[in-house]
Amino acid sequence: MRASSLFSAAVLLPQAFGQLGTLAKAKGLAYFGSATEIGELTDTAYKAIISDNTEFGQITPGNSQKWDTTEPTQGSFSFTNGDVITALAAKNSQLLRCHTLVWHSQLPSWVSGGTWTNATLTAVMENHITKVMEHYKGQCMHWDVVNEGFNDDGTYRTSIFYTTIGEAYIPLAFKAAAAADPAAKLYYNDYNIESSGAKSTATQRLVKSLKAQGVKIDGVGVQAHLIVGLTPSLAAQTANLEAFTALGVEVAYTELDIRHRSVPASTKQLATQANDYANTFNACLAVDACVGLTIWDWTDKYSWIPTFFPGQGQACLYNEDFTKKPAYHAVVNVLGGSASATKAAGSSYVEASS
Ligand SMILES: O[C@@H]1[C@@H](O)[C@H](O[C@@H]2CO[C@@H](O[C@@H]3CO[C@@H](O[C@@H]4CO[C@@H](O)[C@H](O)[C@H]4O)[C@H](O)[C@H]3O)[C@H](O)[C@H]2O)OC[C@H]1O
Repeated sequence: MRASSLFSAAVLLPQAFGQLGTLAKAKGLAYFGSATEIGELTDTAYKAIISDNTEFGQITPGNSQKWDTTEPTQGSFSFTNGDVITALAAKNSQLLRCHTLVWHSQLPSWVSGGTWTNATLTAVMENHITKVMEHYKGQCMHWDVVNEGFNDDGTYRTSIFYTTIGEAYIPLAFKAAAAADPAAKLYYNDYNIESSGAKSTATQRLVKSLKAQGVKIDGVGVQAHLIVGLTPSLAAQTANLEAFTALGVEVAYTELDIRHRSVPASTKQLATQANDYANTFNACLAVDACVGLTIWDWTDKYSWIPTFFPGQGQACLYNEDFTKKPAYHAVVNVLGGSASATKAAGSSYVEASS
């Protein structure tokens, strides 16, 4: 059991009672946080809530540190957008998860459509990692070094990196990352690794292989873009996290959202979603080396889901109008708070009827 979970949050932190970030820390997690992006920060009501470090003790830039933003043309780096998010974290004393260095998606065409040899693409990849990490050196608690390297069947995903460099692109990326910012924790991050299966097994193989080669890897990021009613059980999620931590790495839920496959959701579906969120939080709390959870934005107003999965949505803890869902209250409960105290302490936030 985590040492700090022996104490009640109500006893330790009465003034912040009911706030998710504060409650998560009182339960022994390093953080609870959310993705955010610069466009959203022009919404003053949104900005006030994401800036509340008792609610969100950590933030992740949803897009601003991706390759197409940071190195849109070869050798020409732009940190303008990412710096807005890192400055927000610093101003609000929030931890920062940095996302992401090597990914098949959101690549500029000069990378994805370039003509490369193993040597030239390796040099380009290493230079990208080095320059981006050096810029943010000392600011990133975690870096998602490689994102989504596997297919669901556990084979390597075809990407410009895999087809040009082969499996070696992953250890090469982690080595470059370790050299660029030795203090940052280095993560492999993927989806559909929330329970056992071919992709989770492949990820475990990767961790073992990196460790056997003496390559630094500190954590596995379990994205957890889940579906209401189809999320793995608490036991399945816990066993899966433990399979990773048994290999000597920490784990984190890095992009949690739980979407309804059709919207608007019924009262019953919202209750199922609340139960699903509770299971994932409970799984993290059950595993000592599960360090935290990040939701992939906190309000349906800015969720990526409806754009990528048309017809689906309402995946976040807060509704579009910033009222709280049953899932929010379920999370408060799991983290040892109480709904009535949440309402009293969170007076600037409006309650949804559920
Ligand atoms: O503004 C948005 C960003 O928010 C967005 O961020 C990425 C979202 O998630 C990560 O990549 C996606 C993970 O989910 C995959 O689909 C899964 C397919 O299998 C299903 O079972 C599962 O439920 C789904 O989640 C997507 O294909 C991936 O793209 C990625 O790490 C984030 O950076 O990126 C696009 C921006 O426009």
